[in-house]
Amino acid sequence: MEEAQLLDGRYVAGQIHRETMEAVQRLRRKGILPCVVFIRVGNHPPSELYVRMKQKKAQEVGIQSEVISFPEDVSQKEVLDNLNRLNLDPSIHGILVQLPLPSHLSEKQIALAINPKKDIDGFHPLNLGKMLLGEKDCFYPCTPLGIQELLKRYKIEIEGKEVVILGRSNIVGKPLAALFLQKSKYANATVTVVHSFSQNIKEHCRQADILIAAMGKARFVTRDFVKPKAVVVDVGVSRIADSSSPQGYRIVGDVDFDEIKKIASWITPNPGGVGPMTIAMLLANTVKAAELSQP
Ligand SMILES: NC(=O)C1=CN([C@@H]2O[C@H](COP(=O)(O)OP(=O)(O)OC[C@H]3O[C@@H](n4cnc5c(N)ncnc54)[C@H](OP(=O)(O)O)[C@@H]3O)[C@@H](O)[C@H]2O)C=CC1
Ligand SMILES: Nc1nc(=O)c2c([nH]1)NC[C@@H]1CN(c3ccc(C(=O)N[C@@H](CCC(=O)O)C(=O)O)cc3)C=[N+]21
Ligand SMILES: [Mg+2]
Repeated sequence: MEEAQLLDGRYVAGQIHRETMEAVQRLRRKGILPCVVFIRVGNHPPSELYVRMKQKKAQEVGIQSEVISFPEDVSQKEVLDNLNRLNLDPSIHGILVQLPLPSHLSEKQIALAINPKKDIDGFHPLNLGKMLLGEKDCFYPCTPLGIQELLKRYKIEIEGKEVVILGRSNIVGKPLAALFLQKSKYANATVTVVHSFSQNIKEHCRQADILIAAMGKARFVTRDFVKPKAVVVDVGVSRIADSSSPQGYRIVGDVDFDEIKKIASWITPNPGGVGPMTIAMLLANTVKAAELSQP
């Protein structure tokens, strides 16, 4: 039997970064220098890595960036005061507060405190509400947007398909369901969302033309969850200790890639699938914020 084709997120993200770079050059000719600020709290090695990756890509496409690192015990007030300052600074177009945050900080309050026009993550309730309504002058969360864009660039039809999403978080599962439900060409799907209270998860998954796993459970999706010729997207990131790797760990997705590639029609590698797309959409959103910032 033929093997699944790869939805190569690293490759498509590279294309998007080149488009973003051109948009940055157009803005620079108008005297606008796109600038993003990343805020990080505490010592959390994966977050430090992700912020470094975002910064490196920003630099490659010509977007200015700055990182503010707070100690683990920073107060809510200190973070909010800084957000207020950045909200008012016209030279800053995008603000991202890297998650997760220590438990004494309120993610909800912090998302609310970011100027919605600078909320490149699309986590502010105003942006989430606008997305639900299908409006365009706002920011959509980067991982859902990246998944939609990846499928679009491989000309994978979403319209009329059975899409099953594993996971209902506010940053991946829920906004992805809203996006694929939209009345538009790259959506119009029939969407099912399953979570830890769901029954018959396997049976739901087997119905999927497009199966998207965003649980953070290593290799949860095995062969018996997947309909032959389905499209399978693996969002999950689990770090598994691995002494043979230079970092001492390796990344394992929610999907048993080696098994599923034998039955799916398309599959994302992981790493190299959804992750790079998330970063590409983040920088695309930063350029959008800079464009919309003009009077
Ligand atoms: N590549 C990328 O760009 C990104 C990757 N990620 C990764 O994706 C994964 C998901 O992230 P995020 O959405 O923030 O995670 P959360 O932990 O916030 O959400 C996980 C979701 O999966 C559900 N779930 C967990 N275990 C099960 C189970 N055994 N059966 C059914 N449902 C289950 C949970 O259900 P319930 O709601 O009932 O608890 C929850 O809805 C993580 O591994 C994360 O690292 C996240 C963002 C971006
Ligand atoms: N405010 C905020 N916005 C986010 O968008 C956000 C966040 N907080 N917190 C954490 C999650 C996770 N996330 C990833 C982005 C890129 C990769 C990525 O590029 N991963 C590489 C592998 C990198 C590695 O080696 O670990 C890949 O998939 O190929 C992964 C995960 C964004 N998140
Ligand atoms: Mg989470």
